[in-house]
Amino acid sequence: MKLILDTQITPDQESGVQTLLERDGCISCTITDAGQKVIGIVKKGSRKPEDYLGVPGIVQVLPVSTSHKLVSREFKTQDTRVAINNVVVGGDRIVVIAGPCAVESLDQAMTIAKQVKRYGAVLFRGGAYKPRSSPYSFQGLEEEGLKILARVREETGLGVVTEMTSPSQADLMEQYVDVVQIGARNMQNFELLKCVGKMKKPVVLKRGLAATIQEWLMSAEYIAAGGNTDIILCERGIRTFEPYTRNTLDLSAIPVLKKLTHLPIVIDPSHATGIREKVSPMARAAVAAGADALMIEVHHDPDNALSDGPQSLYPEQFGRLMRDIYTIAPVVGKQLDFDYLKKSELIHDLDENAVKTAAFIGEFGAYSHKAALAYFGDDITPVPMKGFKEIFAAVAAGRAEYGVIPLENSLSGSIHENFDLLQEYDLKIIGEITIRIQHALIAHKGAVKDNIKQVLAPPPALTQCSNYLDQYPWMERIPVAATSQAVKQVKDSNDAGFAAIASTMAAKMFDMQILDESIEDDPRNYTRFAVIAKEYKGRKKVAKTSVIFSTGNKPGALFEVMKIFSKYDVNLVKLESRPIHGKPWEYMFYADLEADIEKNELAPMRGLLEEKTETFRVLGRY
Ligand SMILES: O=C(O)C(=O)C[C@]1(C(=O)O)C=C[C@@H](O)C=C1
Repeated sequence: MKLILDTQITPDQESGVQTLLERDGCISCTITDAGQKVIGIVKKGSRKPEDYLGVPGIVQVLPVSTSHKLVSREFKTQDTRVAINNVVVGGDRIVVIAGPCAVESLDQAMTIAKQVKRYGAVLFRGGAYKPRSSPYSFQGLEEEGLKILARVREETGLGVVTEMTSPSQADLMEQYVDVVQIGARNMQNFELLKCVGKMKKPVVLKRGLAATIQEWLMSAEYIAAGGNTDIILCERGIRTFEPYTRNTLDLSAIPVLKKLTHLPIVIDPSHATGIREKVSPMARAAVAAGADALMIEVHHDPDNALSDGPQSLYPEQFGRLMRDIYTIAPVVGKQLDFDYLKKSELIHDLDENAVKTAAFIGEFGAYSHKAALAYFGDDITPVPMKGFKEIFAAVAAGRAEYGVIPLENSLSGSIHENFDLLQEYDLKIIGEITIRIQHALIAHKGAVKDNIKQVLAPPPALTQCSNYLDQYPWMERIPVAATSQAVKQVKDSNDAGFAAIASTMAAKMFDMQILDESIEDDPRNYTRFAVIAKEYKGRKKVAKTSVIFSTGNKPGALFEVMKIFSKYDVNLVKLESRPIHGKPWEYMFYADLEADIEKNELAPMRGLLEEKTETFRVLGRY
């Protein structure tokens, strides 16, 4: 059973509820879910559920029917995000944990940590206490191994994950590591589960070799019941009759768990398959199936590894896998972020009082909101704005640290207004992010397509769905600023004759009905967003430079500029022309170059560009 508290509950009423529960002999846990305070009763007292309804401060009493309570989706509807230093497991960004099976020496751990970090891993794994099938196999460096892990964290900034095999190791774990892992063989070691339930470290709970999903969730419940809800479930393969792989990776556990629990899920394809060449295909499949994180074994010298060498990837193989995941993740609405740690460090380094906000267009639930979350994760607060100009003005005035603006879409083309605003404001592009756009037709509950008179959406979204809309000629297309704003307007109208085009996330946020999903004309519908700020902060590897320039209206002027890029072998990935305000038929050109224009060897190119153009400005290096 769960009790939903009034959003206006007073502190006195709340402590009255707690005293009542204690008096009734209940065991309970309070959380915030979807903006509401909820008390989960895990052990019922003498009172019947309906008797709580008259208690001041309690607005609703709902049953939790599953045997797992605190970790169930019925108890908490929103996904849990487990924060490990600056890394969040369970958000829009895919988290990759990588490292050797066992810590063998400082040199080995440090070498691998630096390599996996370079390829985009954000947490380091390595065993110090190794539960092995044979008592004669390497058992781990124990406390020495934990000290090495702490050194790795100090030098690389990667949070460290290691297995805990006995409650007696709790103090050492608290001292040296960031995440404790409960291994498959210990999934039902209840004393160990109770112990980590009281610890102040996130826990990776591996599924037992022959455990059902229900048994696994009950083990998670043990940890949560102790007070620690920072749990990440790890599928690492189950024992079946199939000998071709070490275990059978149960990827169907992902959608099953997503329904049953709010906890994030990490997939360990290394232990599941036990064979190097099978690891990457299963890792790719795990991301496609909706995993929040991956745990991959990597070793720089697997032939001489002290444990699990045959399933460890070579660092270069790991690098290739990361590139594949980078491409797959947006298809399922997630993001692998190669700059994850740098961005988080930068934001956390900012002065405590600095604004840490990212302005975006529309209401919450807009694609721009999603892009802001995908780029910054939970490090920043997204702030909705009415229009693009307001975003630029807020960033220029320092009211928002960053702005996230769409620049172009693979189906509908460029968002010209933003190119013009880049020209107008003296701001910098500091990053970019591309997300997949999947539209839905959204209306009031009970609405039917035959009666929809008007469809509200921003012009790019209307273009992206034009074939779909052509099927319903009676629906008038009404342009608005953003998709989520369209949903809000439809909602506020209380009229079943209006519909909006927006994401399913927006439909859920506004509690509206989805009439049709995936209505974009082509599933390869991606929008590229730029992240703008007043200035660059921190140092980053620069892959792209955006520039704007004007050439004057004379024959061959643009050709002269293009020749310069060609001479220096610089690839142009975008060229857009925009009219110059107040100068009819004269144009500014916006270009994206696959190069860092500030590199020493490109200094002559920049000199030539400045000479051959009338105006030249670097908009951003990122
Ligand atoms: O309307 C939103 O949700 C936005 O974030 C804006 C916007 C855009 O203007 O391009 C962003 C992505 C989609 O292409 C459709 C709409």
